Amino acid sequence: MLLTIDCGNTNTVFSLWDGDAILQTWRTSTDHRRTADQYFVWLSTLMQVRGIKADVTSVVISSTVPRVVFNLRVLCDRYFDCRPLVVGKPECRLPVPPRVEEGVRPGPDRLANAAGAFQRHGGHVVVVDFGTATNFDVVAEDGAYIGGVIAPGVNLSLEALHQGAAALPHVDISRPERVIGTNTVACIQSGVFWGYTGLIEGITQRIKAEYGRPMKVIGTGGLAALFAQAEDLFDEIEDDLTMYGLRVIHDYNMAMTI
Ligand SMILES: Nc1ncnc2c1ncn2[C@@H]1O[C@H](COP(=O)(O)OP(=O)(O)O)[C@@H](O)[C@H]1O
Ligand SMILES: CC(C)(COP(=O)(O)O)[C@@H](O)C(=O)NCCC(=O)O
Ligand SMILES: [K+]
Repeated sequence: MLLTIDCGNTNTVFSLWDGDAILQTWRTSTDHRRTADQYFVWLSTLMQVRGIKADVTSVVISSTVPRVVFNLRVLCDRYFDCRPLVVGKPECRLPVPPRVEEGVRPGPDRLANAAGAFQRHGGHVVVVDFGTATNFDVVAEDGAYIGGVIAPGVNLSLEALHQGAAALPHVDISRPERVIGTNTVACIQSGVFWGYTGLIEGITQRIKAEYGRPMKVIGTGGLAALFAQAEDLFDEIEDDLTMYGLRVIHDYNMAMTI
């Protein structure tokens, strides 16, 4: 069985595949101190709950946090008896290499998104990925990641307001009915929700103009669905896009070695 691991700056997500379909997805907070043994106890408990026998034979990892990769490698070696493919490392080949400035190392999550988006949509795509950061990943006609935009994430912005302004509470994001807030919480929710709505609209419009041809806009990450309530921001929402891209990269590497 294939295990795909998407480690972001906030959360680490594990998806277990059965053939072409994701069987289960589990999420834990990202913490570089978590050991291989801790991961395994957690994973095997969740597998047991679902009645899944843990026969993981290959693993592919995307990590935007370099420090966690060490313990994930130990997990693979000790408990799954395999060497993981780590996206961004030289031994992990990509179906199409990114076209960016010399020496730049795009986030592995963005490379996975590009691989997934190309397989599903065939290029000319913008992926809007809501994580710790809000990323826009531009995927060209041939499937190459060619750059994009990194904006502060929604939760990071909310947290920054709370930390930087003595009188502002921590607020959970939601879609406010009105733009003009009549209490502090409503004002903050409006600023962040409608602010990000404008950001997504504005940036995708500018990307399309600069790119110069029609593009598909795909939303992914937990908050994509929330923003889809605002306007017509996305052509599609695909929550599993990063995982799917990891699978594409895994299959490509397997095909190269036989
Ligand atoms: N459905 C959701 N509703 C509210 N907040 C969410 C949801 N999904 C994710 N978040 C929040 O968004 C932030 C980033 O999410 P995540 O996709 O896990 O980031 P990363 O991939 O960078 O680790 C986290 O603070 C998380 O709590
Ligand atoms: C922009 C990111 C921090 C987003 O990571 P995430 O929000 O998923 O944790 C990550 O893709 C990253 O570290 N990128 C490296 C720089 C680049 O992509 O150009
Ligand atoms: K992510």
